[in-house]
Amino acid sequence: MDRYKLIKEVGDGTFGSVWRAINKQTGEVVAIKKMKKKYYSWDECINLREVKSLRRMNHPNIVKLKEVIRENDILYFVFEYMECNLYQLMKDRQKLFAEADIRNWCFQVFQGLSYMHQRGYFHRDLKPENLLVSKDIIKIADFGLAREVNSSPPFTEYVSTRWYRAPEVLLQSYVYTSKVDMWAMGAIMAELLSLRPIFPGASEADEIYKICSVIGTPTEETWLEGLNLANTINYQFPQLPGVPLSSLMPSASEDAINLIERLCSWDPCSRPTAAEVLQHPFFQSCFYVPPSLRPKPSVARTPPPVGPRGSFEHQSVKRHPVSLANAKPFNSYVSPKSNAAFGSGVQRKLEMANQDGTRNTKPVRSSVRDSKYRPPGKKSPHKAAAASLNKNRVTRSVSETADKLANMTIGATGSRRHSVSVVGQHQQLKPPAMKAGWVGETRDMFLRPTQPTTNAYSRKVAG
Ligand SMILES: Nc1ncnc2c1ncn2[C@@H]1O[C@H](COP(=O)(O)OP(=O)(O)OP(=O)(O)O)[C@@H](O)[C@H]1O
Repeated sequence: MDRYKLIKEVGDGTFGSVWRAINKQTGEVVAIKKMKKKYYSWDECINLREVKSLRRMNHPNIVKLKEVIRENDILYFVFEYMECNLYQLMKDRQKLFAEADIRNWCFQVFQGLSYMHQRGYFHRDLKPENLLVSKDIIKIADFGLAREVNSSPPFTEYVSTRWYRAPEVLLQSYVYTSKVDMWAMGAIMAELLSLRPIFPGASEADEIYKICSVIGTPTEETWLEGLNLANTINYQFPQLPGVPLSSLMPSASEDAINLIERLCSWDPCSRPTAAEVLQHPFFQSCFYVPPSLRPKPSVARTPPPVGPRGSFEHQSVKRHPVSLANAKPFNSYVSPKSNAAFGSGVQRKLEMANQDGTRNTKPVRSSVRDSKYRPPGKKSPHKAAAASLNKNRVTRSVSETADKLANMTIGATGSRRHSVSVVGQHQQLKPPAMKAGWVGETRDMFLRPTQPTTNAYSRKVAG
C-alpha cells in the first residue's frame, strides 16, 4: 500500500470503505476499497466473489479491478476511479434528466449486463449506488454478490437491496436467474425517469405491496409460478389493480415506459434478456461498438465511449447494429397495461417499522426530496455511497475467452503483504471451489403485509 496515497473517503459500504487514492509512481487516480473484515490468508481472499467474478470481467461498462493487496491482514481492492454514482447524481437533483442521457446510461449498463450474463454471471445487487459514472461513461460496480448463472440453486445466502429486489427473490424462490438484474434495471430506469424510487418498500412485505400497487397483483396469466411460490410460504398478495406507469413518469416516452413494463414483469421469463433489451425501440438511436473495434488506450482510465455520444465521438469506429442470435424482436411487444383504467395512484406507508431485521433500516421519508432518496440499507444519511448488503463472492468462468481476459497474477511481497494484479498480467489463478457465505436476512417478518397510508406517487415530480 506504500505505493498509494489515500486522498479522501468516497464511499462507505457494508463491507468496505472506498477511498480516492493516487498511485505515487504513476500518478494514476484509483479507488481503493478497504475491506472491513480481516483476511488471514490469501486463500480466503481469492475465494471472494468480488475477486473471482471481477477478475474475469473486461468490459468498458464494468468497473475494472486493477489490483488486490493484502497487507497486515487487511484486504484492499484497487479499482479504476469513477467520479460518482447514480444515486449521488439523483439525490439532490431538482430537474428531471433528459431522456437521452438516461438512454445513454442504460444502454451502456445493458451492454455491461449482456456481457456479464453471457459469460455466466449475474450481479444480484444492481442499484443506483452500484452504477458508477464518470462523464458520459457508466460502469457496473460492486460484485460482492455476483453469482454464476450456472451455479446450482438453492441460492440461500443472497439478500439484495430491497427496493430493487425482484419478486421471485422476495417470495423466497431458491431458483432465480440473471432476470433479477433485469428487474433491478427496470426499477432503476423508472427512478432515473422520475427521480423517485418506484418500489420504495419499507419492509419485504411492504416491498411486495408497493410492487402490486404499481404493476397490479399477479394473476395465473401473468405469474402462475409466483402464485405457487406465495402459496408455499402461505403469503397472500394484496389485491391491487396497479397504475399506468405513464402516470408515475408523465414525461417519459412510450418506448421508455414499454421497456420498464417489460423489465418489471412479475414473471422472470417475461422479462427480456439484456441482449434483447439492446434491441428495444427505446435504444433505436443507440448503436453498439463491439469490443474488438474499440480503441484500446494504454492507460484505460477513461474507457472508449459506448453509446450514442461515444459512438459519434469515435467516428473512425464502424457503426455496428446489435446483432444477437437469440434476441427476440421488440416490435412484437404490445403495451401490456391492461390496468390503465385503474390509474388512481399508488399508496404507500410512510411510517413503516423496520421489519427487515439486520438490514435496510432506513424508513421511507415523506417529503418529496427525502422520499426520493434514502435507499434502504444506508447507514448514514450523510454517506451517500453507503449501502446495504453482503459482499464478497464468487464465480466460475464459462468460456475460455473469459480466462484469457482474466489475466491475474499473485505477487507475494513478503509474508504479510501480497498483491494480485489484475491488469496486464499473464499468470492465472486456478479458480477455486465456489465459496458461498453470507448472512441471511430476517425472514420471520416477511409475511406481514403492511398497510399503506399515503399516496406518494400521486405527487408530481418537479420537472
Ligand atoms: N471504482 C470506484 N470509484 C469511485 N467510487 C467508488 C468506486 N467503487 C465504489 N465507489 C464508491 O463507494 C461506494 C461503496 O462501494 P461498494 O458498493 O463497492 O462497497 P460495499 O461495501 O460493497 O457497499 P454496499 O454496502 O453497497 O454493499 C459506492 O457506492 C461508490 O460510491
